Amino acid sequence: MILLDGKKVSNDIKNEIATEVEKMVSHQEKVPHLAAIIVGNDGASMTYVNSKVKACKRVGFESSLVRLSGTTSEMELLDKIEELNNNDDVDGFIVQLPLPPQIDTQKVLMAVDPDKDVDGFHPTNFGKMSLDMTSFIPATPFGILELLERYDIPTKGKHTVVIGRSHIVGRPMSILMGRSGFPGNSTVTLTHKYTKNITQITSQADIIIIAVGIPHFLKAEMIKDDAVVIDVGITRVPDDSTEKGYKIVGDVDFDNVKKKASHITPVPGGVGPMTIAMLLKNTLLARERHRKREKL
Ligand SMILES: Nc1nc(=O)c2c([nH]1)NC[C@@H]1CN(c3ccc(C(=O)N[C@@H](CCC(=O)O)C(=O)O)cc3)C=[N+]21
Repeated sequence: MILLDGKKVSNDIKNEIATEVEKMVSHQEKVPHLAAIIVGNDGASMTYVNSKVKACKRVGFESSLVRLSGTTSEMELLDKIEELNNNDDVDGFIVQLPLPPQIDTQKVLMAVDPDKDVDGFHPTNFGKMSLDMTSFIPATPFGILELLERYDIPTKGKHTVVIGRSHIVGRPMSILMGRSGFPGNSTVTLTHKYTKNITQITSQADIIIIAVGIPHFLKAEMIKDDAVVIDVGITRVPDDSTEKGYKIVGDVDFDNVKKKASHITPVPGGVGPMTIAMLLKNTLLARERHRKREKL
């Protein structure tokens, strides 16, 4: 079994990005600037946003964090987005999800300028991705492609089963794995909570990508020998024996599945760190397009 070490690969990517930033600095060019808007103070969301800010520092990006209270109105948030859209110093920004219930997420994501949408959540980017046009690819799926590529995992003609159809992970992943090129050219099955007999499907998969948020959902009995298993789950469960009082568990019954899989991502240290690295990568791409005044 080969562990797909997202932590290591994300460090490699961050080093590559840092080298690019050093070149920009030596040419006296503006460095990439990533902004993040966070509404409310959900613990997990704060952790992610803070690690994004930290990652920016690490590679030499400029970053800014816009913190809005949990009672912020949709209009106030839309105003803030408009401000970032018009701020020429900001190359890319994200609106951290989930948003509080008084805010219509779809409306908010539609308000982000597609040329600054480094999350790749705007319908324009999603549509372009689906049509093989240049676009921002959502960071988590982008990170999974990068892991498959850097570990030389064959995808052509393979059967990829995606579990979970979220707009952020499962749905885009199913599209990306079926596109032409590498990693791609896969035969894709997208499954979800109404899928009948899921084991019958997963046991035929060469590659399984699971993003359902249910700890230990994928059991060893559900996969065939030598399957590649990508675990996108990140559920926090209380654990007093840890310093933070919780531990993070994936969607895969790791201890048993690892005995059967050819490759597997750990949680933590798998897909999560890749997500952050690819957000930085998207911001670097945004800066380059911005500098050349290229529109998507
Ligand atoms: N607009 C928006 N864009 C996102 O990309 C986005 C979002 N909203 N909302 C929440 C999810 C989740 N997400 C993660 C990022 C990093 C880790 C990560 O680094 N995880 C570490 C552990 C981190 C920990 O200790 O909690 C690991 O798996 O090793 C996890 C999850 C980005 N998301």
